[in-house]
Amino acid sequence: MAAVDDDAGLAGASGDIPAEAREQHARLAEQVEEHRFRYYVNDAPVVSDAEFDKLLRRLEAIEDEHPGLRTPDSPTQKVAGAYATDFASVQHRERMLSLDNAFDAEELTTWADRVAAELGPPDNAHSPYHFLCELKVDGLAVNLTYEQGRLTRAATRGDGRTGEDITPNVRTIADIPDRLAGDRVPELVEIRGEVYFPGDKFEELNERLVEAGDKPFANPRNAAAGSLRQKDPRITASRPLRMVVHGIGAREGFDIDCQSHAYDLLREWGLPTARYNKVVGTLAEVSDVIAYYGEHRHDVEHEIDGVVVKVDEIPLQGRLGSTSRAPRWAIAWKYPPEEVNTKLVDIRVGVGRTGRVTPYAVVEPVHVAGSEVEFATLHNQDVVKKKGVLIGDTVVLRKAGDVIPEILGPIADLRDGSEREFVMPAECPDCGTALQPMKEGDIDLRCPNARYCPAQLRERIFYLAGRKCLDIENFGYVAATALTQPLEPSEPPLRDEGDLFTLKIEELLPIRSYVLDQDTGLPKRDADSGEEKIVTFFANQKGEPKKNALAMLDNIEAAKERPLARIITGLSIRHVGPVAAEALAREFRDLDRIKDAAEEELAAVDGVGPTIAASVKQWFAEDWHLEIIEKWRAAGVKFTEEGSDEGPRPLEGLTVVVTGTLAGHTRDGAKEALVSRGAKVTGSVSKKTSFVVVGDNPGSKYDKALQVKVPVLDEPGFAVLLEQGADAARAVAVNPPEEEPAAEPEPAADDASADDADEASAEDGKGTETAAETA
Ligand SMILES: NC(=O)c1ccc[n+]([C@@H]2O[C@H](COP(=O)([O-])OP(=O)(O)OC[C@H]3O[C@@H](n4cnc5c(N)ncnc54)[C@H](O)[C@@H]3O)[C@@H](O)[C@H]2O)c1
Ligand SMILES: [Zn+2]
Repeated sequence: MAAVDDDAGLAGASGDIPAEAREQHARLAEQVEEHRFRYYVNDAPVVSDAEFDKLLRRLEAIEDEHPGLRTPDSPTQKVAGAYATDFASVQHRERMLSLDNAFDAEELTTWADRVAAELGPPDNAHSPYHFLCELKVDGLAVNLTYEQGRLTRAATRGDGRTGEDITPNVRTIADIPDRLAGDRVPELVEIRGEVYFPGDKFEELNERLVEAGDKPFANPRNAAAGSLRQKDPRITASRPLRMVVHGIGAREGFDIDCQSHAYDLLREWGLPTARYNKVVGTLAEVSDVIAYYGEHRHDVEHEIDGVVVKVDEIPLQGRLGSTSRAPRWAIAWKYPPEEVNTKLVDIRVGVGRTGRVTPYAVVEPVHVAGSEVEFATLHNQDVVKKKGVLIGDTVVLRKAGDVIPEILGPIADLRDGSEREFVMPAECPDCGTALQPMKEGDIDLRCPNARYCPAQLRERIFYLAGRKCLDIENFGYVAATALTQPLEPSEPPLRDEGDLFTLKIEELLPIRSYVLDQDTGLPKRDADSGEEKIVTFFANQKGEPKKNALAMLDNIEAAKERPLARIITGLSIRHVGPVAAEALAREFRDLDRIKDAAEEELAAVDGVGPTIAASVKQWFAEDWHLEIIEKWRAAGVKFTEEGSDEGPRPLEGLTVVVTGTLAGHTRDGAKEALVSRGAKVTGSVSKKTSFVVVGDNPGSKYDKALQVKVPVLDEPGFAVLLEQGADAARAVAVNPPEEEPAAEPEPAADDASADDADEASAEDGKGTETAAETA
């Protein structure tokens, strides 16, 4: 954050700086300039922002040690750079500055202390002040000049004094008015704001570019800059650019006391102001806002990379002043980066439990958003093509929140010709069967050998034993592998799921098997010898049963009593996830009745529908599936919902949404508790929702609940609902704290139905859900 004041002396005794430091400084400065050129002029950076920031900070560190190197033309002292480009240059009436950054609480406090040293504490009696918190929109800065209410000029930031004239391009942006509205328009005003590319339109743009043989953009920020800085404004017009204002430059003919009040005025004039700004009185409240949007970073319509904190009072902004590159009255809190650059080492395919074959990316391991990532999803071969990535590319990898890591795009400028295209294999990598689409026209390819393909069986068994289905303890991925594809004996104990409930300990003891990596399905290797690991998983060295093996068998025995919905889920019927299984179990209460039901009858069930109904019918049409059921029945598995016909249904007629983490329930457990009492559990909040149950770290559904005024229950309130019913719960429902930042996020995807609607994406993809778990 060290920056030289405009008015500070810059002479600097340079004589005693060691040549080594001088050279290192020069080298770094050159790199920084080159990256800036690629970023600001070509709109195609080759390093991630985090890497760039690191270089800049290294430069600052050298300058801290040798202040003589901190000359006015050092990259640390400038607002980006002035480059000759295809655009005419324009002078800004008032300088456009960059922002100093805070990467942790200490740096934020340092900034606030410096403000307080000048102005006193925020609540001082003489001239109290406030902090205006704004989202830091990740786009590019523009300066709009309005004279007598008409847009006369639009420019990029450039070096802060001189920018590029992009007036015709900016005129194509629908958010930006050509004329200010109302009859109180000023003689002159420079409006500063951020032009951004909406995240949800980014993929589509890159697809179009790749199809046309053009280079895709590495991320939405570069897409915004590249789309705006087009010589032909018609191209800009074809891009869905948006803008949000975040400041004022020169002005004549009106006065304002606070920046937050200025926005009210700008809104009246028809300018797109932010919906998320918040004025607070203390640094602690600033931290709350930062924490809130750290959690809700993806609930807003644009990418954000931080929160900008500003002293709200304009006269005090003036008193604090600016350095050569940034105002002292503002600071940008930066969230940890979610994008990194890494090498795409390979693209492999995995076979999921429903036979879907999905390509996934193997990347050079990188640390991002709190974890190490080695794999990223690529969905299907079309996605690989549309993203335009080649094996060997340096790629931008993104991991946002809990979302599965994905590849945004290649850095085409770094190609050296050694990269190669991915070719989708024609045969199943695990059983050699020719791959085919499920039905004509499907993009996804499947291995049709559902019964015997070892990969499919292994994945199905693993899923069946897992948390969403039979929930069998001591039965994880290694056990699933050992039981379905042992090295010895040659015949596996499980040829399909039919034998699960009749497994005997004698069958388990001789098993030797590989330990497979869950992400890749490939054998793990011993770290020292490099050899493939082989284990006898169920027997000790004397050939006696291990405790785990016996416990596993006991747990399998206990699983015969699982609720019907869990058993249905475990059958791996396409499109039937836990929610659809729950609906079927609730309606029919007996597996045989589901088997015998007509397709229309199935489709009529709330939460089922025609796709699922057809899929259920198809599943029961396979003889070997019926054999599984008969074997399970013979082993004593219960296929009926016990006593539920007569059971009281005190919550009948209620619709409940559960969001966030509850201490006393798993998400599935909470749903079961509600459903067994007759309530309907859905994934999205509307006016018709009876209650929203909110645990820790709730998502946007919480905000939605507040917005549409649905009663919100915390965990104790949830207990009241379960134990005493709806009226008692309504009495204890909590109302929103008024001071919650006024977010109005878009409604999130309906996660309850996502389970079922797209079984392929989450439950089936190799290297997708597993990458998310390990990452
Ligand atoms: N990857 C690369 O090669 C490369 C090269 C150069 C710069 N960069 C990246 O660009 C950024 C540095 O650029 P910078 O100098 O523009 O600084 P900055 O992005 O850190 O902060 C200043 C900018 O924030 C923007 N902004 C967004 N929301 C705002 C708000 N509510 N109020 C005020 N301003 C707001 C403004 O446009 C302002 O110019 C860094 O993230 C850096 O990593 C990357
Ligand atoms: Zn196969």
